[in-house]
Amino acid sequence: LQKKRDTKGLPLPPGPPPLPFVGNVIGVDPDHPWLAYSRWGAEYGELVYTRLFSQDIIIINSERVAHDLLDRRSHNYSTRPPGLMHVLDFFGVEFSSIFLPYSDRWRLHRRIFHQAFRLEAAPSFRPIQMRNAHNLISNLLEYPEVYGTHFHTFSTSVIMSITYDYSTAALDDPFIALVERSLEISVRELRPEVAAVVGEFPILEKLPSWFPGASFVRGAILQRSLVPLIVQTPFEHVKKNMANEADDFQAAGTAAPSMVSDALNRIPDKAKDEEEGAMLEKAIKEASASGYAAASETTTSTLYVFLLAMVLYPDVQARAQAEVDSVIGETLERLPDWDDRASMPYINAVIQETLRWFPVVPLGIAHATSNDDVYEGYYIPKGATVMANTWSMARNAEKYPNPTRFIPERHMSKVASEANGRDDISFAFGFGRRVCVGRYVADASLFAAIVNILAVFRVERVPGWNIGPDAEGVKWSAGVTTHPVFPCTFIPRHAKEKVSQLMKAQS
Ligand code: HEM
Repeated sequence: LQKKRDTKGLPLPPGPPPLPFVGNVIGVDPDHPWLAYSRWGAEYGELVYTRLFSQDIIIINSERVAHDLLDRRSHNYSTRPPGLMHVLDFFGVEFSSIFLPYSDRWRLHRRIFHQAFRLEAAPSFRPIQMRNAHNLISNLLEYPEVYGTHFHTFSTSVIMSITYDYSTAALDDPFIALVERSLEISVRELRPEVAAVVGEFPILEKLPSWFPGASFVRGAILQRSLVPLIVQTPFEHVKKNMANEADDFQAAGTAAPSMVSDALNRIPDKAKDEEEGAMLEKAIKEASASGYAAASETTTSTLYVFLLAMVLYPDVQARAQAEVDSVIGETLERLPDWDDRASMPYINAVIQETLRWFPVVPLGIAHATSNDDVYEGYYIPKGATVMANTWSMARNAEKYPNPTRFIPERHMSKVASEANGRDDISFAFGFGRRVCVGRYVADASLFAAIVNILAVFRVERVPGWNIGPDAEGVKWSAGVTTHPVFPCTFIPRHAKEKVSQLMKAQS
């Protein structure tokens, strides 16, 4: 079953010897494949070829090669694996901007995002981000043991407000619960590895949902029932608001601008009643629904990594808190605000190091080649899945000595007071034409959450939880995004009433 093809007499990039039929599936932990890919990187080099069943997979293990191929040759490396499209269809999310093939449809989605999330537009969302960071603090003060749920609520509420001007409840919002359920399925199943397996064994899709091991089918059935709700409900909410009508979520006349209302307002009047208008409206609806998938899990997971670092590195936490206190007063004269960021170089370094230490999208989102290519003497086939192994880029010991250690100081000489353009850890947000469109918004959300957590809490390890500074032995969730799962204690540094009063005063 080995594929026969014309490699023009050139070798494929080096990699582990494929086993007939199963490719290299053996030896790869399916929940954390980046670990095996990184080991292969150490053995075979910056560019590794492997095969999963009949799918060609190219793994890029260095920033140098990622820039050469994904940035400089982006015309050939900007589509997504075709096999993944099939899985998306099965799950009813073929419209997702994140996975669309490189096409006019994708360009239109990207334009809609770019208008709202570009560097110059990002500051307009700051009040939303700060308000939600305050809700996060209130929730942590009240129920610290379920901190992960509060991280989710924070990330999802921010993106829902920005996208739809949709105000969720500060705690236990039923719509957020629906979104989380849907994202959980997407994160677990929408991976190139899953696509390769389903491509090889289409029968998997035909299994009855009661069949033992048919969780893939059950996930798809549930996802197909959730998606229409998640796509339609908030979009209709915006349209009602624009028509100045009340709905279940907002009174008439209280609408604020949002990505969706701005994009709908930009549809030219002459196109509104025509086919073009309908096409634009559909693209806006689909892009906006893709936004929370892209924004929620990633931001949440990064906050988990930040928390892990603070628990394992009390000295870093103390230095970060000393910096925050030096700006807002040791006795909490006020809560932090945006203007403080320029005076907080260490906090900025902590954010950079959080994104580096454990990249939460360790293999990026898979790119794919549109045509055959040749790179440094190696043949790269058309249709190959191309994964940027950001995990191994983050562990480049030449660029980051002692890479497994959380050392914010390593960014101090380069850190700008605000993220701008390409920087030290840009690999965490991907490459080329598919690079993350939400990175400036993400950066601001991380600042708002992190600076407020540091101002209000000291976080400590739970007694008996014996994990060392490399975080070796910590459990990580599985999927396209990953985060550590661990217990932790939140100790308020100031009286609850005082924090609440300050929040009210600053709202
Ligand atoms: C810490 C938070 C975040 C991280 C680490 C992150 C990371 C990434 C990565 C690695 C990619 C894949 C890039 C590639 O294909 O090379 C991506 C794509 C994307 N991100 Fe983010 N992201 C974050 C937050 C956000 C936010 C807040 C949004 C807001 C909407 C967003 C929207 C998107 C979209 C729409 C794409 C798909 C782009 C495309 O395929 O053209 N992300 N992100």
